[in-house]
Amino acid sequence: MSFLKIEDVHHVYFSKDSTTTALENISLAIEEGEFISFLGPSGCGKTTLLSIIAGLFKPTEGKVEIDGKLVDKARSYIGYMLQQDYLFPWKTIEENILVGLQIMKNETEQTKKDTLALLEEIGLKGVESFYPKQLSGGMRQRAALVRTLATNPKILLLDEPFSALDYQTKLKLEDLVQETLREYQKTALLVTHDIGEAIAMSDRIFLLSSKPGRIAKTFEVPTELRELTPFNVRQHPAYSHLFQEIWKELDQLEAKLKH
Ligand SMILES: Nc1ncnc2c1ncn2[C@@H]1O[C@H](COP(=O)(O)OP(=O)(O)OP(=O)(O)O)[C@@H](O)[C@H]1O
Repeated sequence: MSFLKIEDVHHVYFSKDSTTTALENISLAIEEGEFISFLGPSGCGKTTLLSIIAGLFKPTEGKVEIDGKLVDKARSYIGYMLQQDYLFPWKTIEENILVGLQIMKNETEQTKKDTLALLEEIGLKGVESFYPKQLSGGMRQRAALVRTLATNPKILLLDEPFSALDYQTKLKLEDLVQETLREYQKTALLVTHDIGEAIAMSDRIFLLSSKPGRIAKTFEVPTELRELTPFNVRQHPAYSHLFQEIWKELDQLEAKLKH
């Protein structure tokens, strides 16, 4: 049985004067510990799909199951990380990273110790009493990652978490996030517009077509790349080969939209 099962998901947005089919016939099976990326033209339904997997709303048709259980509302075992860090500006970093544990009424000596240890592991020791505005964008995203991992989610949904960062910070954070997720053997789904990032981080990549959003193609990232850090993946010849393959497919999907 697969860890995450998406079965015949179809989603339509209805408004007063328009109907938009955002997703059509989405069926996927993802194994525990896999790192998956979703790529596609703007508006192909990537965020809609992630929101449905997060249980933020129900699809018009179809269903999502995680670990054999139907996802019908937001659950604490689903971690969500977005482009913006959404740290509370009036709370210190320590207070921010403990918020999830408090909401779940699971703040014990041990969970607090583990969360602070994770903050140290991710290179943020010493900033516990700082406020978010005192940190750089990359540091804030690292703190947001600690907050997401603090509640020990079974699966992480990452909606363009690196896109607001400068290029160098983004590359460093990709390495750190992948190392951390591998260490804790988390299943992760990443939405990105960056082909390089998808190849560097993932085991598999799903390319979505637009209007309506469907799975157009699946790419397996070669095993030799999966053993490398995201930064080193980018130096490997197999990376350029896969980049070009995905680029061509994406280009064709975007060209179809113009006709
Ligand atoms: N709340 C909504 N009401 C109506 N239509 C919506 C709503 N949210 C999204 N849509 C439409 O559904 C389609 C998919 O949107 P979605 O945001 O999921 O795409 P996306 O691939 O994440 O886009 P982007 O890459 O630009 O962030 C688009 O055509 C969008 O206009």
